[in-house]
Amino acid sequence: MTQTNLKTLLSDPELLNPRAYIGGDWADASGGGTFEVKNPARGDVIATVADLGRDDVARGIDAAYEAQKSWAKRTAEDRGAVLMKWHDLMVEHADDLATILTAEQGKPKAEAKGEIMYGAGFIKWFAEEARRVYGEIIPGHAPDKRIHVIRQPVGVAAAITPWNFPNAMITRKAGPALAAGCAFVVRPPSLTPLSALALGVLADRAGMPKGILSILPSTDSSGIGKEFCENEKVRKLTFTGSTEVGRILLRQSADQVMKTSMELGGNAPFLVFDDADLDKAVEGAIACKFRNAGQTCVCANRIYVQSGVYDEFARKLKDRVAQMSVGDALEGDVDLGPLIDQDAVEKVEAHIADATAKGADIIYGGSRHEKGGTFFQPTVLTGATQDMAFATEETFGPLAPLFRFETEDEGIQLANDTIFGLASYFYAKDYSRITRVSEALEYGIVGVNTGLISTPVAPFGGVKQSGLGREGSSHGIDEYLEMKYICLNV
Ligand SMILES: NC(=O)C1=CN([C@@H]2O[C@H](COP(=O)(O)OP(=O)(O)OC[C@H]3O[C@@H](n4cnc5c(N)ncnc54)[C@H](OP(=O)(O)O)[C@@H]3O)[C@@H](O)[C@H]2O)C=CC1
Ligand SMILES: O=C(O)[C@H](O)CS(=O)(=O)O
Repeated sequence: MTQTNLKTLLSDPELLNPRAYIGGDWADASGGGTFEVKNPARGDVIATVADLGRDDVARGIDAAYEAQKSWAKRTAEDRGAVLMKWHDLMVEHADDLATILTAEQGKPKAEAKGEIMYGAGFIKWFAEEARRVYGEIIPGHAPDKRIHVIRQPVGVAAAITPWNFPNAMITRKAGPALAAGCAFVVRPPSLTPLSALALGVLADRAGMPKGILSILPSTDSSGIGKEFCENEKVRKLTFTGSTEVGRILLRQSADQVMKTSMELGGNAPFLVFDDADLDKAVEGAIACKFRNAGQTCVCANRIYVQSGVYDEFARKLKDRVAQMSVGDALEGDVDLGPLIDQDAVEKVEAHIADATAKGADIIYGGSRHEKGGTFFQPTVLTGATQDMAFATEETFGPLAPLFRFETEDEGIQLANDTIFGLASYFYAKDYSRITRVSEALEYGIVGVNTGLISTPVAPFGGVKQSGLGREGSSHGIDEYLEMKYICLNV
């Protein structure tokens, strides 16, 4: 097994920090616990990180509660200036941050660098949005009444994030929370905590006031989740991850009637109509399906192709997938890195076995990659049908099942046949069709003639069981604000 000496790969080795960031201080777990972080491409241990208990996390929440009021009293411009400094440091250290991200998560370096810039984009966007938290003056309901409406920070915001975007899923929450005047505590995923801790190093250097930010690694995901939901000093919970865990957190946070944001699972349809530009549709499918080896909640999970272009699209897609390289992104440029763990590999295998047992054909890939470990071949299936597992379950891997449909109405009906509603995509040229289909798809996000929709400037989020609330855009800061109506008797 190749050993990853991560510090030697960094220009600034201080960014690899295994200690917890509690209330602005670097600390070990009070119980002395630690856990190992592995490189999914090689299976070797790249760091041993502080494993916090609920008592340590409670200290971070206490520090946040104490520091938040003075942070909120600072001007929006002042808070924005600290965030912009943090952004600038992320950009300055983007290569190192990308190396750390690839080492712990496995994605190709180009994608990791893209995530770092995407993540920094949220900090910049909300540094600017801080000064646009406007209020209202409403004409009074009586001659002696004046109505003022102001928007104030919720208080302490707690975040739980997933392993597939270890940088951007934190900044997508920390940016608006801190810009609004909240304090922010986050438990990063136990598989990929290093990117989060590196953000803590840079926050320190940016002059983030003590207590305002805590990064709290722990393998006790359930216990820390309960602390976030039960601690009365926490007034906001924001979560990105599976719908299954989102349901647990919603139940737990209900006791405190906590303000929540939920970015949950998806099952994205990708429709190709007979008037589509097939070459562009193939490129869109490649970008959408195989980004992060298919491990994103906005990846195409079901590809529906209208009958008249089905065979040509399948051939083109197969030929394009055959050009994709698979490998260890720390050793060179690759198109696909490893899956995060063996469970992920087994889920892809189960979906392929289920589909072929029900009549699907493998036209490319279909098996673990010869590199072993958690590497998997990019895979294309034809003959997919709605009774197959991936029609209702998210594969979260490099598997592209092609379904056939006849009419526009049938395509829309099949695309909407899911409890999820996060992202959807379609390729067509006819303007009327584009309008009809965009309006008919029951999703929070619709990509038209594009397979990539992620940007800080747009409202990202799902409907149905894909979540609650929006992240990014001017709407994203609303999740961290409370509206107050002041009735003045004059
Ligand atoms: N809508 C969106 O934007 C996104 C959705 N997802 C969805 O998440 C799934 C894949 O990501 P994955 O990380 O496996 O999702 P999980 O929901 O399993 O984990 C997400 C985070 O929640 C933590 N967690 C797990 N169980 C609990 C619990 N009982 N209480 C509190 N926290 C808990 C995990 O901790 P630990 O580290 O210990 O596992 C991790 O940090 C897919 O379904 C994908 O669609 C993923 C990313 C973005
Ligand atoms: O921002 C994105 O591209 C998605 O949020 C990625 S994921 O973490 O939601 O899957």
